[in-house]
Amino acid sequence: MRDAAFDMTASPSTLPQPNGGEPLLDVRDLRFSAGGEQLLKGVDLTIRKGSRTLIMGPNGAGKSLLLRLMHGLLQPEHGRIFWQGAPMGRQARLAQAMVFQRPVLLRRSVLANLKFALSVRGLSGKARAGRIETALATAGLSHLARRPARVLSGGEQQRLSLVRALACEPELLFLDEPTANLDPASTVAIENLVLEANARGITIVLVTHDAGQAKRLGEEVVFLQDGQVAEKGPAGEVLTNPQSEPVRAWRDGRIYLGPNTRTIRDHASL
Ligand SMILES: Nc1ncnc2c1ncn2[C@@H]1O[C@H](COP(=O)(O)OP(=O)(O)OP(=O)(O)O)[C@@H](O)[C@H]1O
Repeated sequence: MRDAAFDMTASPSTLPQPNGGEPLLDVRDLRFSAGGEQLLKGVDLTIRKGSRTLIMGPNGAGKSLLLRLMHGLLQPEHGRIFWQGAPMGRQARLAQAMVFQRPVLLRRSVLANLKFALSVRGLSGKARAGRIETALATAGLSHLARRPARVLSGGEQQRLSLVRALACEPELLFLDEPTANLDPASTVAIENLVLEANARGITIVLVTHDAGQAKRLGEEVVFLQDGQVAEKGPAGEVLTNPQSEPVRAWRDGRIYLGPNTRTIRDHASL
């Protein structure tokens, strides 16, 4: 591993701070099994305050699972998650928000979706109205405020999901393949909203398969392979000069089938 911040022997409070940022979320030896299969096999990582971390890796590597565990939607079988050095609790979860690949919207209007999310967080009256107005304007959805959310286009629904999450003013935003089903224009719109949110200090953890997106948005990259971290470090290094075989194979467009298996291109060149 490249990064001394991932030293497992250190406790969160004594961890070195990569690039000077404070650790916001620390994951230590996280494991998760289901149906007798170990799906996460001891993941360690540190998310720094204000950073943008991209989680990458092939289908079934455990990316979404890791996100759901970090957001407290699932309980780990083993391992710890620390929020600002203390075990994760309710307050930490309230300081986080998540956007899923398929927008999860209520069968109500755009406006009602925003109202509901903010009411759950205890906001009402002027404060709520102000945030809703900002969210609608930011997403370019002011003219659609009274439309049922579920009849919006895919791109509009995802923009609504994102500004709804941002209206809650989270410290950390998880995004699970937020642009997987979107066209280039909608993808750019989402990426710009993510970058603007990050510029305002919101920490970003985003799962993607898109190499271009990783280059556009990535600051740190964590590459998962078969429930383990194959490699992690600054995006510029991991994406262009990977040290591990799974990431090298991904960069070169080869199919990595495991440590003891020749790749398809290896076979072709024999
Ligand atoms: N709650 C769960 N219970 C049982 N198995 C699960 C659960 N969540 C995920 N899995 C399994 O864990 C493995 C990893 O799933 P996950 O969704 O994290 O993969 P992924 O890396 O996000 O893949 P993709 O890129 O295809 O979305 C899969 O085999 C999946 O079926």
